[in-house]
Amino acid sequence: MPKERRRSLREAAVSRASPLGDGGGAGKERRFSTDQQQEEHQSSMEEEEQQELQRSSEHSGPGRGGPVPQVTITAAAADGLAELEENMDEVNGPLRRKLSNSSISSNGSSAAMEESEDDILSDNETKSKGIVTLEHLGDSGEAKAWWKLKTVVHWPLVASHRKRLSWVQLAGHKGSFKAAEEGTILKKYSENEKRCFESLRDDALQRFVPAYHGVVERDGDLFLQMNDLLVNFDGPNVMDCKMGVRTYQEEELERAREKPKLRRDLYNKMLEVDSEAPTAEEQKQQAITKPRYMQWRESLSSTNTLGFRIEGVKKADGTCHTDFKKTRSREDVTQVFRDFVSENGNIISSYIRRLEEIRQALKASEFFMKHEVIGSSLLFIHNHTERAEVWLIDFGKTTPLPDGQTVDHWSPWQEGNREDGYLWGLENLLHTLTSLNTECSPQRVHTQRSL
Ligand SMILES: Nc1ncnc2c1ncn2[C@@H]1O[C@H](COP(=O)(O)OP(=O)(O)OP(=O)(O)O)[C@@H](O)[C@H]1O
Ligand SMILES: O=P(O)(O)O[C@@H]1[C@H](O)[C@H](O)[C@@H](OP(=O)(O)O)[C@H](OP(=O)(O)O)[C@H]1O
Repeated sequence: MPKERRRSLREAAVSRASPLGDGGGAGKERRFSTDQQQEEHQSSMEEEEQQELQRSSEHSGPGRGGPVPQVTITAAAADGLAELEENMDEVNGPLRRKLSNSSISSNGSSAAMEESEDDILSDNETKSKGIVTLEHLGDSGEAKAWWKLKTVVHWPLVASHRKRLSWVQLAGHKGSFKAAEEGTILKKYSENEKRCFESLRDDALQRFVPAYHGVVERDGDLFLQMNDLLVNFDGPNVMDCKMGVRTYQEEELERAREKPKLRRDLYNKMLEVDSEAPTAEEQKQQAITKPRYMQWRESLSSTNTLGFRIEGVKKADGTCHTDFKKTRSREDVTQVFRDFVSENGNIISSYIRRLEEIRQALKASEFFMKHEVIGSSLLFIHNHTERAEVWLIDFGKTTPLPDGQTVDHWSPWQEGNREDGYLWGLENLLHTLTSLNTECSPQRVHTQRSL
């Protein structure tokens, strides 16, 4: 990648950075003027956590109790450090994996892989932080050929469709999405996600996932084409909730155990949030493994305690927050939802109805029963007309279970059982919204009276 392009990516990343730092609570930074205030806050947090644990036991499921399998790197394994530089393929992880999986150009060479090799940016530059500009690939003005590899629909690009699309990407890696024909988007190809979309075609869940239009190739890269869920919304408010008590696959844990890879970028991300978090050993290594980072992220956020976590929120007023790493307690999560729906009871009721339909479909879904669902999100979208929808997205880390094995998505996870706590998280999400609805119902009465 040319230096100028790299520099402009960096500048773009800086200008897009969220206005809030990685603070505590509901995406806000908490500051204390005295140690006493901090201690008082700490003890009230501890009380809150205690209450939270009690409440969680009402909806007991995975996430609590049992020991979390660890990947520990000792000084003896410090060979890994020597591997650190070699392991830059892990630094930009999935983006590069997806490219290397897929992006074989028609002449057989791996052009995109070569591009990605040169595309080692710091983490902040690879993560999407909200409003992005989606560009059409090969947007040179000359109509190059588009072709479907699977679903044979030929849609030549017309000029009006080539315009850049201002779009919302609340999670994932920058550059994963491209604009496509009206009403659709392209996501970087992953074999796994493609298989999921194909299996979902005849499944009870199909009407809750973006319509899938097959694989397309553009300029030597492969993409999955799907409906843009924002297209029917004028001024959408969008929230991404990552579901489940676990955000890494069992397979990733095994791989990390067999061949631990140390990552300095994840160590630095950890430091940014909590300088006390790395152990003495990790401080010496200045690096940590990915499972260690992911487990730490899960325990810091509501993933372990509630079975879901908020990844990002974009509101119609243009504000966009992706700094919810420490949003953990039910109160903090509720506060983010309260603000997201502007305390509108009608919108909350619509979300609850849709989530109940999703719960029913999940329970009926053969796909769901036979897959470990990791890192998948529920995307909440509403606007001023009170239109409100929830969709299942991101199946990049959703994997089929061995023949004959099933999961209930509720039982506690123990390594080997592949449970992910998705349904338990959904129950907690519904519980959160239902309490908020009770609180916001006066507004609903008020709204109805004033109509
Ligand atoms: N079909 C869609 N319509 C509208 N927005 C979408 C759609 N799919 C994804 N998004 C947006 O893009 C973001 C990232 O999506 P997704 O999680 O699929 O990407 P990813 O690169 O696989 O993420 P990760 O690296 O976390 O697995 C979502 O938070 C959402 O804002
Ligand atoms: O949210 P954070 O704190 O920025 O951390 C990232 C997040 O957990 C992503 O889910 C993960 O990608 P995958 O889910 O695709 O593994 C990514 O791994 P990566 O750095 O290897 O891309 C992490 O860095």
